[in-house]
Amino acid sequence: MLTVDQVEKSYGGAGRLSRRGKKVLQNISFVVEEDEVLGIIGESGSGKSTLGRLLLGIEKPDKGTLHFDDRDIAARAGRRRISAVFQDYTSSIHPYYTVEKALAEPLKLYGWKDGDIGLRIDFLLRQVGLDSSYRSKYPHELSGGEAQRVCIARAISTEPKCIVLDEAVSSLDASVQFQVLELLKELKASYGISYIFITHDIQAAVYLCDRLMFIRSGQIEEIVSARQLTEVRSEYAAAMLDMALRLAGQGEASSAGGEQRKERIW
Ligand SMILES: Nc1ncnc2c1ncn2[C@@H]1O[C@H](COP(=O)(O)OP(=O)(O)OP(=O)(O)O)[C@@H](O)[C@H]1O
Repeated sequence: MLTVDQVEKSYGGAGRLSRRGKKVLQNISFVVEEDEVLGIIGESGSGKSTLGRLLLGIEKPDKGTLHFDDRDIAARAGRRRISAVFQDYTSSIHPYYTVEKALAEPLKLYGWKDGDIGLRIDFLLRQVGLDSSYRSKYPHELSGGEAQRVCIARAISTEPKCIVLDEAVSSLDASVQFQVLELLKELKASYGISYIFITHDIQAAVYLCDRLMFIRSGQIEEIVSARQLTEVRSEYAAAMLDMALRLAGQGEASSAGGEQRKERIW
């Protein structure tokens, strides 16, 4: 279980042009249960990725605490079972690494023996719908969807209990997005992983998430069940949902994939 309690984060610096003391997150408290998917939704600049970095232990909060299974995420032990998939799949994989090397790296770090790594890589590739011929490919030889599948394979390689997905499907075209969302659902069903799904895309969030957390200017506006969106109370969340509905309506005319997703979501 993930517990975030009264977290604050500011960025500041000494330079004349720096954003001195800019408070990016404040009063952030929430809990994510085992096996739950929480969507984090908000406008650009609202603090979503900053919160993602704090959840991954890449940065530390100025105030407050983040715990995973009662261990402080600021300590290495606390973040051992949390992994990440980012938007920019092209730069997430080292350009000179083959898929095999990219997948072997975390396994070695987590103590897998050389003799077992090959089989594990084949298994992981199968889990994300790729065959072992992908082992020898370099990132530039992969489509966006394939590259993101490799990133997901890497994220699950160390058997995390939680994955932070930061705009992980946003750069993919609609049909590939849908396939990756399906894959994430399947993996969650198989492994019981919880996800923190950071996104602008409310449709994708509703499709994948159990609850949605709307953040605005670094503060939580509202947390709502994805099955009870008609019950949102804050104007901000209602406006974002309304906008997503309109966009879905526009997409309906031009995209069969969008239609399929819209029907299933709303
Ligand atoms: N390292 C940093 N130094 C200074 N300011 C930062 C830093 N990282 C983020 N910020 C600022 O914090 C605010 C929140 O940024 P963040 O990237 O968390 O937002 P976001 O909601 O993820 O936005 P987007 O959806 O556009 O990615 C922004 O105003 C951003 O400029």
